[in-house]
Amino acid sequence: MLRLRSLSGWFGRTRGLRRLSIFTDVRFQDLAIDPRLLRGLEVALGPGARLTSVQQQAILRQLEDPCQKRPDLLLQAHTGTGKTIAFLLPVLQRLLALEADGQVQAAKGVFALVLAPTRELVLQLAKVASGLLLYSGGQVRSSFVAGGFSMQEDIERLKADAPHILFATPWRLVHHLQSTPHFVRALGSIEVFLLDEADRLLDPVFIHKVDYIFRCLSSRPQMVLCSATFSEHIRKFAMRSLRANLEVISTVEADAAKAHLEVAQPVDQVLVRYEPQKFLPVLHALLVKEMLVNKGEPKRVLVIFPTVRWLQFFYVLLKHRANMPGLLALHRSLADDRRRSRAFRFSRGAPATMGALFATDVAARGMDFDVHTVIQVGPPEDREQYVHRAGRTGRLESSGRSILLLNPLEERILQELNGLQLHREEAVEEDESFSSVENNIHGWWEDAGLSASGHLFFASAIAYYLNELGRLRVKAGEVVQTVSGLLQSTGLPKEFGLPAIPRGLADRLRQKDELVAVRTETVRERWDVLSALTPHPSARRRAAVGGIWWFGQCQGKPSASL
Ligand SMILES: Nc1ncnc2c1ncn2[C@@H]1O[C@H](COP(=O)(O)OP(=O)(O)OP(=O)(O)O)[C@@H](O)[C@H]1O
Repeated sequence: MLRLRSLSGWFGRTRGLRRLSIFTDVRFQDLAIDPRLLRGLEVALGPGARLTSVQQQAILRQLEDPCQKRPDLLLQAHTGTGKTIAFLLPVLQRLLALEADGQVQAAKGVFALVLAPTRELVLQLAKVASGLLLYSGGQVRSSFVAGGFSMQEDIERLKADAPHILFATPWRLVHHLQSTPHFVRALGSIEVFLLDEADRLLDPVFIHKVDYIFRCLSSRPQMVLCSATFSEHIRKFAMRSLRANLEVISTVEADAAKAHLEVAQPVDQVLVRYEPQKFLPVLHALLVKEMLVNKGEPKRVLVIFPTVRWLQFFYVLLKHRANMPGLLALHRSLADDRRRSRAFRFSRGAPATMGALFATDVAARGMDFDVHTVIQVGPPEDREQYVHRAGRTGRLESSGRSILLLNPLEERILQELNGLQLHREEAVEEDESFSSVENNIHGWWEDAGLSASGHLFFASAIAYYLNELGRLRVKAGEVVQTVSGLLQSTGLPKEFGLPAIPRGLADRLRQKDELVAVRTETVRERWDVLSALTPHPSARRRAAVGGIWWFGQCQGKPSASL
């Protein structure tokens, strides 16, 4: 009873899904847009394409505005509703207008700078821009700098492209600003500074880099902040830091303070609970079911894992031992070219085949995937992360499913995520084909490579839960029990015991104030797992953004720049 009461708050009261059209009646050809840009739009979106509501509000507003000093802009709309074109088109239109007046010259440097948090997103944005500029005759150009290419490759690309609009990840751009001669000068003429996934770029992981870049600009540009989510904290920070005449364009209803309403409307959001010992059968059953929904028509699935090691272990088991077809992995440890090609294989426009992409959060934001179902393994870090992960499906009014997969340990975290309400809970039956999977993967622990991968998964999952101890409010012993269950879901016999955990991790467990020793037998050695009774406050993303010099006044360039 207690359990039911605590869970009931997770399910939205809405019965059925609201389906409101995101499209307006306005067509791109009705706008005063450069014909070259219109042709690019026609190729990208098809002839006679209508604007989505965020595009109508953002594009019309900016096309109408004749003044040179444009106000800062905060743009918020649901995932998959066309924000990219909403913020790119006005910039490209301005550039083409300047070009028509003979004012755009390569020597003047970059006119617009667009930052995005991941290299995949930077490449995706750069591709959209070059598609729209297809008929500009090379007069207005775009380029990018991002990880995955050498610094020298970046420099050569920039020399060849001489871009007016530059897409970049903050880390790589700062690297160039600090080490590539004349790079700061190339950014001297920036008039528009755009942050895609702005709330992510303003969180503690990126804000120092963004701040550094901002201080390298010689004059204050127009700032455009764009995202599907702006937490109250980030919104207040942006309001304080942007110009007083800031314009806010938001198509997210005021009552959508609840995360499930911030996800695109056609997404069916469900919760699946599992016991750790059933993790693999449940994951397998979900994959089989979700890849074959709609009368056997093949569909694509995105599975988001909490850690790379977790992902890799189950990926190798299912793909290479169980020979499950169509699986691909995408994470930061992949070789650069593979990382690029895998993101592309699941993107919109790529040939449709059945399959599942096992990814970490590198795929959670901004990526324009063509997937029907998103499975989130474990709880999101916050409501915003939930919205972005779920938003990889249900794009542009297409239907989709978002499944949150939780074990009992993780359920407690959800209670912290106020307003995260899902449509319903679903039970998952083991798929009958799992017995053959079980046969195929049996004995994986005797394979040296897989055994090493299993060890790494075990340690990484413990470390992951350990970081969340404050939110979980459990003893470290329960963490070890849960992770052992996950491992045993692969058929690992109990008599084999558990892998040893690395010394550093064991030390972290021991560092807790009150310790209880739990003795466990392992394959290779005996080891002690120490469970802590003291909650560990997880402060990572809650760290205050304040105290950063930012966006206010420009007080010269940082000394580290050239
Ligand atoms: N007016 C339109 N008509 C048809 N298709 C469109 C239109 N605008 C955008 N699209 C397509 O919709 C898809 C989603 O657009 P986009 O990636 O810009 O969404 P988004 O709002 O930025 O999502 P996210 O918040 O996840 O980043 C893309 O494939 C894009 O080409």
